[in-house]
Amino acid sequence: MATWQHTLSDPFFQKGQIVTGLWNKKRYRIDGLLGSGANGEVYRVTCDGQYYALKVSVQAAEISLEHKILKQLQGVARGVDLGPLIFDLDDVQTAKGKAFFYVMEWVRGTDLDDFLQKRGPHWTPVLLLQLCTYLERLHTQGYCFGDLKAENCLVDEGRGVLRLVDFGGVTPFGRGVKEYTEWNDRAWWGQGSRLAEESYDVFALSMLVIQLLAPETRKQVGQIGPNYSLVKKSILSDPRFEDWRGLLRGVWDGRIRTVAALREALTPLVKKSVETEKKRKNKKTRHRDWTDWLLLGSAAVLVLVFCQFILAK
Ligand SMILES: Nc1ncnc2c1ncn2[C@@H]1O[C@H](COP(=O)(O)OP(=O)(O)OP(=O)(O)O)[C@@H](O)[C@H]1O
Repeated sequence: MATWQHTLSDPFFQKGQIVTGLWNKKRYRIDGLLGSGANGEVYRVTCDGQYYALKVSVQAAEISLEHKILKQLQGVARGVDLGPLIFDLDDVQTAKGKAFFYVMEWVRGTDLDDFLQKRGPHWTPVLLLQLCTYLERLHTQGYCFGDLKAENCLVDEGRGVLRLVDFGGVTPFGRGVKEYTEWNDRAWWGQGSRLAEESYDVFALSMLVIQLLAPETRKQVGQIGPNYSLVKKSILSDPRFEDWRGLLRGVWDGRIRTVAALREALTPLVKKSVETEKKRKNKKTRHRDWTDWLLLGSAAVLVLVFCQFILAK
């Protein structure tokens, strides 16, 4: 589960507080803080016995834009929840003054790196394949995701299904990406512009791979700054990237600029993941536990269904 933060020095709300929207008059009980960032704070709340996530900020424009985009995506993605479902948009009077919030589906999920630590790195291609499917749907709508990073992905452990949260960086193609994170931003690395286009998300996804497989690289870069040739050099000699070099080289030399090309490069890695999981399970001869294998299988089936859905469009 995404860790609940208790360290925010001056949060909008306290646990147990009742928040009432000024216009719609809906009442939400604050259960705890799910996360916070540059644009606001996200709380788990309860309303009429149901759990939701409430995002609050002093920036009215940001909140209403995110709400608009999520609402728009909700309507187009039949059977594929591109973003959290959206329920309410309102203003609230807080101790800090007037604030703005929207209420969305609470995505019950584990952080990407926690999930991979538990299940093993061979799950990485399966999760990325799911991400490709979401991105393709979003791109079809004419939007770039923009702020693609591990912190904006949550995995439903039971089903092995990945969900995206924080659509604050979603930008129409052709404009400048409005919200990004240095590590995933190709302009920061000096590898292209910050123009919202398909290849911007593809680059961010390649940086996500590096972060997931070699988390210490990001920490090192924090000390030395954006040296892309150094990152490439370390990947070429790192055995953890043995299967990934073809894909990463494709992004580096511009052969892979679309999600479709990235998905194609991922396919053999997914096949290998399934084999790894099979072997892992077969080794457990005395105490067989098929849950992981079932999870992997269900995720693969899910991706296949999504792909068929896209191809049928
Ligand atoms: N619908 C949701 N369900 C569960 N957790 C969520 C949901 N939306 C956001 N979160 C959690 O809250 C965190 C912060 O939310 P969000 O990224 O939207 O805020 P932000 O201010 O835009 O952050 P950043 O500056 O990192 O972009 C997320 O990383 C995620 O862990």
